[in-house]
Amino acid sequence: MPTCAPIGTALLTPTEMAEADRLTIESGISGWQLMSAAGRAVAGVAAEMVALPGPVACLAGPGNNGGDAYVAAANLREQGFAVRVFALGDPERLAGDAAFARAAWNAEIEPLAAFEADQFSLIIDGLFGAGLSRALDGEVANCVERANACRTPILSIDLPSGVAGDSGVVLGTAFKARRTISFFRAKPGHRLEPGRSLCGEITIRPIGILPDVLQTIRPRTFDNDPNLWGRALRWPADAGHKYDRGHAVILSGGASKTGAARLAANAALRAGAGLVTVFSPASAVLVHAAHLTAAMIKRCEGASELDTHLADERLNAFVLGPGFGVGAKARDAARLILEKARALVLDADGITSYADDPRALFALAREAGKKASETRLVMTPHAGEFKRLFPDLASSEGAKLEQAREAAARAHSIVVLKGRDTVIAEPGGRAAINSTGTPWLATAGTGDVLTGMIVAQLAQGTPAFEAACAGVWMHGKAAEAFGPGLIAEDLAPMLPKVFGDLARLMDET
Ligand SMILES: NC(=O)C1=CN([C@@H]2O[C@H](COP(=O)(O)OP(=O)(O)OC[C@H]3O[C@@H](n4cnc5c(N)ncnc54)[C@H](O)[C@@H]3O)[C@@H](O)[C@H]2O)[C@H](O)CC1
Ligand SMILES: [K+]
Repeated sequence: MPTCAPIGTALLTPTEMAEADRLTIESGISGWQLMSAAGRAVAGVAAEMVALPGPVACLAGPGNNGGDAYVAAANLREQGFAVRVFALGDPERLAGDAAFARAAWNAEIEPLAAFEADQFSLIIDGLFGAGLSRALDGEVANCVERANACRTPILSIDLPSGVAGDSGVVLGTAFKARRTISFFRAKPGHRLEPGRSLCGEITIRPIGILPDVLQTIRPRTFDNDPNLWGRALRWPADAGHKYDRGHAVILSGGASKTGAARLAANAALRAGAGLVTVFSPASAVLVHAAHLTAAMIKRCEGASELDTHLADERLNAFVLGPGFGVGAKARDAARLILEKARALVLDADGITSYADDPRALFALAREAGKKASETRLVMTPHAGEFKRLFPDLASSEGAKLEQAREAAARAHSIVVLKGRDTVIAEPGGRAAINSTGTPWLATAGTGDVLTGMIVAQLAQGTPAFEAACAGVWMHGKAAEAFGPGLIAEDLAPMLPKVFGDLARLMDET
């Protein structure tokens, strides 16, 4: 097995994090050292959140998350804060490092029932972290709800208690933290909703865990950032030709539904495709001609004309779906494109067209992948479209990361499961979670723009997973760059700034 470090910023599940802990301890750094560093880091963030003398409440659970809270409590006391500790369960029953931590606190420990949230300037949540194993209920759920109801800021250790580290799902109920501090690497639950929103501002601190452990753990989930795909992205060569940058094709719907194709076409040009052609039914050619300038237009009435056009092998990446219409015409087009092993971004109507027979699409993607020796299909469903192709997976409540991963394997394709926390998954199991973007992206046509940004990377020869990740990232960055008041047309004009920022980022790394 190769032991090279993973490329990208890894996100570790609680199980992988426990393994990171174990491997570090095995290499000679004690668990107590790790917990001491973690607790001190918690106290450091707490001191940024509240002025002396507090008061600060430390809620300590029955495991090592509670251990971190005891260390933080002792450290804050040393700094002069008034600290009270409230424990869940019998503190005498703590074991291992957490028992050491309790001993270091060496002062009164009150029962959780005595905790009154509104009497404090800060609440430190050390009830459960990576070890959360069931839904919060009874006394604990009650405590969480009382804390959330008052205005006292909450600092969660590792995760807001109640948030599952591997999925971001809430088990029972969960703290709504102002800030969350975690250690070494973030977890999927910090990035996936609703966990992401419940964390507030997230701080990740090193506590002595050795990055080398990642070579053994071989994580499969990553932050969607340029560390993951930046080196795979193609930039125009100094003496390059436009054909070196690929020729993307956007298949347009009929005369009354042409806007979606143009949004995709303009985005594809800005995102770096050398040439972009809109394939249009005869009825819509003039509508496109009235609006498009750099993008070209070609009449394409149906399957036989598409087949003829596909003889030009320079047409290497396609978008099918936005405004296209649902039905046999879309299926014929997808089949012809994939049979020729061209890259295809399938969205909207293109996805829905396979609702009755998703397996037919998956088989086409498998064959195209075999023929090209790389994944050829990128699907960009939102939750509703995802459910049409993967009804069984969609019924597993909230487990978005695993849903996307299984769907990608089943469909032999890259699955971009959209949302605030878009997940991009590949058939081999690698997945990325995106964090760029703003709520203003929830507006008509932004999905069409995304297909254009992805197809541009495919046209330039970037492998499908990296192409999809880069497209999703820059789409969100473009929204951030524009700010409030965004409509779909505003995204592509932001790309020059996004590429400028990306180039600077790449130079720095
Ligand atoms: N490398 C690191 O990141 C380090 C992390 N540290 C901290 O350790 C915790 C994980 O500790 P662990 O003991 O494995 O789990 P927890 O403390 O989160 O909880 C386990 C404890 O809680 C009980 N429990 C679970 N769910 C419930 C529930 N719903 N209701 C009641 N009780 C529940 C379970 O039975 C156990 O008793 C990690 O998050 C970090 O904060 C270390 O400090 C070192 C380095
Ligand atoms: K916690």
